[in-house]
Amino acid sequence: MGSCRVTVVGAGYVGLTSATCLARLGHRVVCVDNDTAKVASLCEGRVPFYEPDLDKLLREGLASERLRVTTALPEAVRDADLVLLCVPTPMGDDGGADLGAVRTVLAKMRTSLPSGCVVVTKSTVPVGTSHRIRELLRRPDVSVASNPEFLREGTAVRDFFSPDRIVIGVDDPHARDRLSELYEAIPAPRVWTDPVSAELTKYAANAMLALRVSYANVLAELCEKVGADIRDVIEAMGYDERIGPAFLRPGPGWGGSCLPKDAHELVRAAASVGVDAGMVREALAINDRQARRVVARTRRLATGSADGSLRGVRVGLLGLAFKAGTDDLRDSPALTVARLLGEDGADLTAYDPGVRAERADVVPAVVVDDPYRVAKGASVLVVLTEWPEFQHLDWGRLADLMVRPVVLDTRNHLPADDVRAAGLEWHGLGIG
Ligand SMILES: NC(=O)C1=CN([C@@H]2O[C@H](COP(=O)(O)OP(=O)(O)OC[C@H]3O[C@@H](n4cnc5c(N)ncnc54)[C@H](O)[C@@H]3O)[C@@H](O)[C@H]2O)C=CC1
Ligand SMILES: O=C(O)[C@H]1O[C@H](OP(=O)(O)OP(=O)(O)OC[C@H]2O[C@@H](n3ccc(=O)[nH]c3=O)[C@H](O)[C@@H]2O)[C@H](O)[C@@H](O)[C@@H]1O
Repeated sequence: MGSCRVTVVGAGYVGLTSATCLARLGHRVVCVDNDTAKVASLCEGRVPFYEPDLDKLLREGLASERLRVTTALPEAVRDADLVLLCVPTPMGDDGGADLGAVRTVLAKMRTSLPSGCVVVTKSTVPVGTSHRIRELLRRPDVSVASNPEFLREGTAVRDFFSPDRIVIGVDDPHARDRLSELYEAIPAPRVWTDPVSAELTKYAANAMLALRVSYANVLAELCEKVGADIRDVIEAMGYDERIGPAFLRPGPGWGGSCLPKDAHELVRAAASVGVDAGMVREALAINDRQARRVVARTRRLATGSADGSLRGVRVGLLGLAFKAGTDDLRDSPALTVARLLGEDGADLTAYDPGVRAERADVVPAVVVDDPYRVAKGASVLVVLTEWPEFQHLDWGRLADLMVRPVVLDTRNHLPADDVRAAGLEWHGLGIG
């Protein structure tokens, strides 16, 4: 059983997952957030966002008293052996990461940190931030470490307990001992390194994933032009152990709260030291183009012409989240596609199993709670998120409700033969 006293700052996907999982491992954890409504909900055992298994772990942690949730910073750090920073680092105006929340937290807790405590960044922070944190803290009796997080939304708890690796950047033995103890129970390869290398690893990994998906999207475009089938091309490539099958599925673009912002930050950071990360810039450009490509295909399918007008044409959207298994809409390519279709005058209705209510603040479409309502009067249905339930829809019923029974499946996710057999015209991406 773990025996560290841990304070986690930020109760989002990374912070709440870390806090609840570390409590499960036996550590005594205080989780702090400055969002009072969120903390109130968490204290009652309710997670205000969707992430599998988190509710259960939260309730278990609270009941065992190994987990406490509070808004009280700096009190929450007074007895901590380790403080894990899990606050947001969104994209700032210059494309780089905005460290405002990190700075605020450091300023609040600086004088309250106990001597010997280790401040650990789990948030994704620009290369060199550990040095900067040390300067801001001005506490030589406190250690600073980098421990980037690699979990994915939708599988956060599983990823926490069974990560591919744990990367820890430290430059003093005390911090190393504390972090060894923290993760003792997790069976995964450890990469012990310096903080700068740990920070860079996070950006390097996310940008690599982005590069792969952009490559798949370019290949899909090429397949359409030459009459090839991307599904076969990817399968055949994936058997090569040097390549592997992961992150090669074409789609409406890669999104979410991290891949885009981290790719931008890598480009910015490289440029600031005279290195041209041109291939990452190109992956970003391909990603922008991808949403526009989906819109162009939609226009052709809905109107029968590449420059037909979408004004007043009803388009049904299946999926809004940036990927299946989450209700997270941050930087979702589905929303980019929706916005572009809306600008062209399309009349948009959308359904997403994770987004049941109207979100007029971010979703430029009427959100309904039934996929069949999306089909009603539509000239084309566009599948934008690969929710498993979409594979089991009643295609005949959908076809009957539509003006033109056409589906654009941007994830190549539906059982194409069944859909066609039910009388719908099915179009995928990268299938020439
Ligand atoms: N979402 C993900 O899958 C992953 C995110 N990351 C990184 O982890 C960091 C956090 O990301 P998420 O957990 O997604 O963010 P999030 O937005 O879900 O959660 C952040 C939490 O921090 C709280 N917060 C903001 N300012 C605060 C302050 N001054 N004091 C106390 N609490 C404060 C917010 O209220 C929010 O609850 C980011 O740097 C992100 O790049 C890393 C790996 C995976
Ligand atoms: O730093 C982070 O926040 C996290 O970012 C990603 O995790 P996540 O944002 O949850 O989403 P992914 O599963 O990576 O998917 C990202 C985007 O790529 C798209 N994608 C993914 C794979 C693929 O083959 N094709 C494809 O279009 C997804 O639909 C989604 O829009 C990384 O996978 C995590 O390792 C990392 O910790």
